[in-house]
Amino acid sequence: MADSALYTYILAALVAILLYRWRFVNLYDIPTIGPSVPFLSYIGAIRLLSHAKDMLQEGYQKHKGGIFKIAMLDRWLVVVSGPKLVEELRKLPDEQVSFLEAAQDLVQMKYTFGHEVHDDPIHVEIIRAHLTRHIASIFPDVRDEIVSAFNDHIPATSDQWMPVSVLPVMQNIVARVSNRVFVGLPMCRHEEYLRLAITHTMTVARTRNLLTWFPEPLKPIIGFFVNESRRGLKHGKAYLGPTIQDRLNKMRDFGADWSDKPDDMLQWTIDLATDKGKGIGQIVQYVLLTNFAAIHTSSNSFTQALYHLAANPEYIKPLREEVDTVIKEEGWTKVAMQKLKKLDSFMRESQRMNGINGISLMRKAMKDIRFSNGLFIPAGTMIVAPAVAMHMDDENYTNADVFDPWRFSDLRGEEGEITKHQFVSTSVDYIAFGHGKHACPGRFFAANELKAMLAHTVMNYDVKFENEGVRPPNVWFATTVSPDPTAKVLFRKRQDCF
Ligand code: HEM
Repeated sequence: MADSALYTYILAALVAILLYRWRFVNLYDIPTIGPSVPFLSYIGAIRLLSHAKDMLQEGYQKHKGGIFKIAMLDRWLVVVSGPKLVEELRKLPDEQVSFLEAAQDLVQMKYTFGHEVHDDPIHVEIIRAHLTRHIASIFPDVRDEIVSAFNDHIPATSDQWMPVSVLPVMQNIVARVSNRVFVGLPMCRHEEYLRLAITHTMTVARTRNLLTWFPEPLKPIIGFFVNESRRGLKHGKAYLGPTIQDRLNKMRDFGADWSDKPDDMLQWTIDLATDKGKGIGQIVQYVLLTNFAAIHTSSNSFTQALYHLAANPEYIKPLREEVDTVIKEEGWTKVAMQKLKKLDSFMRESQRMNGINGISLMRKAMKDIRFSNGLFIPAGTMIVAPAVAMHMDDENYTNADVFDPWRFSDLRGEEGEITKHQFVSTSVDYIAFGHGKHACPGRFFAANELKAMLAHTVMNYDVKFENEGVRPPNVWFATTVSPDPTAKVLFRKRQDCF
């Protein structure tokens, strides 16, 4: 009897502490979409898995220009909306809000890619400082791999329509083209390496989902035992290790006299990593992490654009005419890609309507923060912006729910608006690539690659859906957005091609 009274007191004390923290310490003042009371908030978290789009939209409509919160299974997401607050979030320095720590929480980077990679993300520097600057010189390789990969994966003829499962095929093509640049030939065509590059994302997601259920102090132990991505590292080392070792040997033997030293992404990574005393395992992790950031983002983005094209084949002709004119003048070059204004607009408009995630600008508050509207956000909170709701707001885009392929190329004609509306440009209203200091560093490479792929598609194929004119709806899982993974597009080799 005494025991049960003791347990009742302990339970009552715990509930009181929880209610006190909920009311006075946590994010009580921030309005909630779904229940906010402890435990009941899990109802909202579970609803988020299948209704994130509606919940983010509801929050945006009720609190536009303000802040609201949504429960996830392991944390609250605090959503800031409207240009003023997005700009404030963008401007906050890394000491106050950290992209890296947000990524750690959302991807569990320390366990899925390793502490060294998390603590020293040199791949970002390599993408910014080397990859982006070399786009013109690597473009011939990108083009060569696009032609070869499309021929292998979409061998359509001109006399009949070939059904193609677009998303998996585009994952393969994007993986191959990107890896032509990341690790070069012959590895970019190695089937098992490509399978690893594509599936590693899923492996990371599985490890991350599992770790979510454990409290922070247990994560290193659980991470050690259940971390599937270690197997990815083992396989990655088996594929890339011998090439890396060979290059390390030559660096040691020839030093500055190594006359035919490769000038490619793998070598930039090796150079910077060895300068910092890192080994083969970490070099492989950087390559895997770059693939993780590049492949699913880019293949989703391309598939979305292709679905718009297949649902509206009347857009093929104007795109084809533009590509034809520009390529005759410039050949298949980076300069040509810059001149493809309609095609650029098509990609940007597709990504406006179908980004890779319903939220963007993910940041973790490292210190207590007070926004200009007076709202207080305690250290440790995850802050995001509602990308899809903002992109679909009529105040930001006229007839925002209508796919208008030339929306941005028309705007580019206006005085002083030349660069603002390009595929790669970010703003407080366009956050598909994030915005500010941590905006996607790979977007310049991605834009060139994806535009070259779309240009190749319109120059070589006719496309349509079997169910003509009907675009399959996007699939949401929690806040992630994907094109229908099962949809097929019919491809036919262009009859007036040669
Ligand atoms: C259409 C394709 C892509 C989309 C939609 C996309 C989107 C994004 C977004 C939304 C972010 C977070 C930005 C923020 O929160 O402010 C990001 C970050 C990042 N992306 Fe991309 N991305 C794409 C392609 C790529 C490619 C091809 C690469 C590599 C070559 C890449 C590498 C990265 C990296 C390394 C980061 C982290 C940046 C940092 O730590 O500061 N992305 N991307």
